[in-house]
Amino acid sequence: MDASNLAFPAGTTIWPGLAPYATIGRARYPDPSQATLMDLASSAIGPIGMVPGLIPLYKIVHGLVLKKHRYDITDVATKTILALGAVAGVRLLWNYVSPQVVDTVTCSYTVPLQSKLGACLEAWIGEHARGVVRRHRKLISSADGKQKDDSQQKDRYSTRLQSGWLWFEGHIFFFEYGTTQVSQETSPVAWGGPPRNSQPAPERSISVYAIHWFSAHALGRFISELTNPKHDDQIRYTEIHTLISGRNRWHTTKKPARSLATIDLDDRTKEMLVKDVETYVDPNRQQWYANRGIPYRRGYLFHGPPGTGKTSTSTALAGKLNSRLYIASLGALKDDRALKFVFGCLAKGDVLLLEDIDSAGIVRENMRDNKKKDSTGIKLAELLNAIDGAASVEGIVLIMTTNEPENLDPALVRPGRIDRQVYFGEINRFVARSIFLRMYQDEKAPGNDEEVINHQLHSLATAFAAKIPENKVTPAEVQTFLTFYADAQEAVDRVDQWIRDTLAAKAANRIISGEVSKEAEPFEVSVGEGGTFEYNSEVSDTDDENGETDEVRLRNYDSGLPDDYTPLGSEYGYGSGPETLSRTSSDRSSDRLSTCSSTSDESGPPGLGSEIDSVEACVLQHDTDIDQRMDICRWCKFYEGRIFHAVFLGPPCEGCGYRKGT
Ligand SMILES: Nc1ncnc2c1ncn2[C@@H]1O[C@H](COP(=O)(O)OP(=O)(O)OP(=O)(O)O)[C@@H](O)[C@H]1O
Repeated sequence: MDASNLAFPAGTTIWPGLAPYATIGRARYPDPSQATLMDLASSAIGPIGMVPGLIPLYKIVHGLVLKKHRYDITDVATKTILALGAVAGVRLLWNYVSPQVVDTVTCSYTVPLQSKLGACLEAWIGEHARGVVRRHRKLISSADGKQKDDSQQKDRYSTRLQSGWLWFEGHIFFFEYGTTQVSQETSPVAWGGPPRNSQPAPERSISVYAIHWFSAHALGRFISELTNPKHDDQIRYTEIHTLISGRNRWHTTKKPARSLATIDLDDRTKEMLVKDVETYVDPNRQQWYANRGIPYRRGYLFHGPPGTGKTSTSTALAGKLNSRLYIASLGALKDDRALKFVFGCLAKGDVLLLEDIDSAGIVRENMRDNKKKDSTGIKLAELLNAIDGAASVEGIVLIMTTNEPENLDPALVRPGRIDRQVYFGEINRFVARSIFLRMYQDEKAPGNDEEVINHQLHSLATAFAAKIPENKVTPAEVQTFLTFYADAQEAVDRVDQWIRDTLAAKAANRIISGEVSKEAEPFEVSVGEGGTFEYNSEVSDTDDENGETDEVRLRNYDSGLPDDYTPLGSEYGYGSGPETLSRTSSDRSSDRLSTCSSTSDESGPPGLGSEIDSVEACVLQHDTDIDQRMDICRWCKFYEGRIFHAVFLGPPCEGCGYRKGT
């Protein structure tokens, strides 16, 4: 090529990129330093430049680069486009032939996660497999029932172990979680077809692959090994996704599946619940629903006071079904988009637990007066739409919990949305006995005959249950009480007192555990004559000479205090003389605790002897303090939602070492 063939003025640098064009004709190559952008753009068209020239805006880019850098990008662009085209072609070809190649080279098993084998496989993977945790794009169903990858929509991701490797007898297998579309025959036209909003959800499955020639037998052995009865009691896990408040994100954990045996619920209710949900997830059931034109979904309302097992039962049910559990508190949802996010993450077989549906402000009034819409931003109509609207997912188990069912709008709990309502309430003696056994039956004293221990434990459980009044305390309360005592006998000894305190607290409508309520101020406990504690609804403060202590006088107290209430300290022989309750001013302003003290006689509590010269009763005001002290200190008493902690001045309390001022 001769540069003089070009119509460029002398001195113009001919860039290497222009060289191929120089032989084609000078007329198409204006001087880059003088030409307009349009001139340069049009120069891009030519036999070689034809390919990139077809790309919109290419001419402009070409002209810009030519003008600025005097470099013709046509050659590079053409080669790049040809390379990309080649890659796309190979990929297309691979997509076409890969199923055949994979089929030829590998063998595989695909197991539905809902099956028993699926559970065993998941347990194995949980224990032994290595793999990659990655963001997983959810597959959703389109209106025509076909699965599609909704890559446009954000928030359709979840994170979990997607695929990985596992070794078995020296063979490597590849596993991959996936979803397979369940073929669903539509119901006859006479039924009007499936319901308008019927959308079969993809079914979760897991596939295990092995190299055909080397590992096919090993894979077969692996699968039969999984079904070996010896793995029946293998630990199973429940994948729990909890919605992070105010965000479209899940916090995911995998916990050993909670057994339904650990749920204390009356047997009939438990049986009914398990049978109902098992019937629903039966593989043939979906077709049954479809044939009858009924949307394939099941909803449960668990209602009752806090701490009665609504959440625990949901977790155990998810474990029983080997399902993923999604937990979202409606109060944590910002708006309709968050609601869509939650429902959009679900696949067939998943359990969705919507907690505290009453707390989200979805109550009747809001339906009547939209202006009253709660700040949580979720409207009843939006929730109903998510549950069974056009975009709802079928095949999930929906559980809603509430403490106040009477506040819910009837539309939310109508049959079809809520199919079963289960009341979780305070316990009866039978349940109390079973909680007691559950808490202590694993404890084995070494060297003792197991049968004898069992017998003793059952007697203790019966004795314990006999002291629990029917339908007055919740399972959580009893369970928490029992956690304070490692020794079953001690729990039985102390339960009377605890029951009295708890009932009195309930009667006074005080918070049972946790912070002292505002109305509880000022401090009301006192040591009266004869060492008995008395309670005063009216308190008058009298500063003493130093202005340091307040006297709390005893007045008519009437708050349901049981007659046989045993005061703190009296059981240790304290407070025999006339005593005056006093509270130091500094304690009063302290946010940590309030104290009152009295001088005692010389007889100390067991183990502390006569070194004790006074006892203090303290009200602890922080949850953390309460928890710590309840765990470690045996000189605590629980009354009306407060912990009274006896402090023995002299040697510190053996249990927690507490002394006033520390
Ligand atoms: N029926 C029960 N069987 C077994 N454990 C229970 C039962 N009820 C409560 N518990 C225990 O009490 C604690 C709280 O229970 P859970 O969270 O299930 O109560 P809840 O009814 O969901 O309470 P809330 O309404 O406040 O959400 C858990 O540790 C749980 O193990």
